[in-house]
Amino acid sequence: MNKESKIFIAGHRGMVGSAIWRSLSEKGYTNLIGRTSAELDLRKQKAVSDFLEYEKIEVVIDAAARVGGILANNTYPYQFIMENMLIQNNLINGAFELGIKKFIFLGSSCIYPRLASQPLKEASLLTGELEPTNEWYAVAKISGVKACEAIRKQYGLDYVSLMPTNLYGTHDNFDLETSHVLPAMLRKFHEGKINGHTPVKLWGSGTPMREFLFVNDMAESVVFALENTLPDHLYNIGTGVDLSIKELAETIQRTVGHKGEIIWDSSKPDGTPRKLMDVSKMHDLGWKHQVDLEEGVSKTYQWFLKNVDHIKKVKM
Ligand SMILES: NC(=O)c1ccc[n+]([C@@H]2O[C@H](COP(=O)([O-])OP(=O)(O)OC[C@H]3O[C@@H](n4cnc5c(N)ncnc54)[C@H](OP(=O)(O)O)[C@@H]3O)[C@@H](O)[C@H]2O)c1
Ligand SMILES: C[C@@H]1O[C@H](OP(=O)(O)OP(=O)(O)OC[C@H]2O[C@@H](n3cnc4c(=O)[nH]c(N)nc43)[C@H](O)[C@@H]2O)[C@@H](O)[C@H](O)[C@@H]1O
Repeated sequence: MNKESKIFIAGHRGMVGSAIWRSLSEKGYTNLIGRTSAELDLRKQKAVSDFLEYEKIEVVIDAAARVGGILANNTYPYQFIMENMLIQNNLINGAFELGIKKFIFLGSSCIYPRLASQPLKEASLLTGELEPTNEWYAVAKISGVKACEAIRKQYGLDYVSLMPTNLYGTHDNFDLETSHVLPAMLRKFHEGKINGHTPVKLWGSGTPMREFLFVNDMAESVVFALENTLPDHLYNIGTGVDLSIKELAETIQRTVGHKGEIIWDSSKPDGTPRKLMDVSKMHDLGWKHQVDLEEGVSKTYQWFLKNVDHIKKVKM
């Protein structure tokens, strides 16, 4: 990839988009373009097409989406299906119609069936029923994967989909209603600690298994897909290692130094029992994560402490 290529990072202020931006800047890419949702609402088809054409964008990295944890997904199904379809359709079709040759689409591990055999292989797509707490978001993401696959199959363009496992890191959303589990736990244990080690209430049973990837590693996988023409259309991105939500809670409690009790709130959903990624396809091509969970949680907590007064809180 030419370092002067004009690359649009959709969602460049988000957790993933900002990590991609930092990584590409460090590697000497000089022509990165970003727009906030206030500047360019990606749900608006004409605005997106006009922007791509006017800016003469050469590559699109789609890290823009309506994103949230289990409760947000379960509470706002229409926003999760419709906003994501609008954003990705406008970007994918807008790019295709302008002849943009390279497109990197980010989906999610929840595209795979709830009870698919573990670890989840790319070939498990569309072989069974989805997890009900996030099927709306998953259907949108599946349609994005299929649109990119169709363009690749029919027109031979390098449109590729990366399916990240659960991500975390700097610039995450720490709002307790809309966030994912890892930032929620960091905040809850931190607040419990500074309030005198008060009990912390966590959701569900603690038994579901999850895999977590540090956002800088996710960004490196996008750079890898940018700099190489990958031979297939769909790749899982993760560590290939998972742990229970209870074990995650213990790890975060230790990192934060909270000494109080943990209460499990069974009125909140568990979600899918397990979604461990088979990452052998990306490993075979040469990408592998670098940051393990302990190190990533520690880095994220350090960032949280420095930014606690202005952390991101995404409202629906
Ligand atoms: N976080 C995870 O655990 C996880 C796991 C798997 C996959 N992913 C995928 O990774 C990608 C990035 O997620 P993230 O965690 O970085 O999310 P994030 O921090 O919430 O960032 C999403 C970005 O999308 C932008 N956006 C949303 N709606 C928009 C609209 N209508 N118009 C323009 N921009 C819009 C937002 O821009 P503004 O800030 O300007 O409003 C925001 O910066 C998404 O495709 C997501 O599905 C995330
Ligand atoms: C990566 C994303 O994963 C999402 O699924 P999913 O891992 O269940 O989403 P999370 O919200 O990260 O929740 C993971 C697990 O952590 C439990 N959990 C425990 N305490 C908390 C808490 O305080 N906050 C949160 N949020 N969870 C908590 C939650 O019940 C669930 O079993 C999907 O809904 C999205 O569509 C997307 O795919």
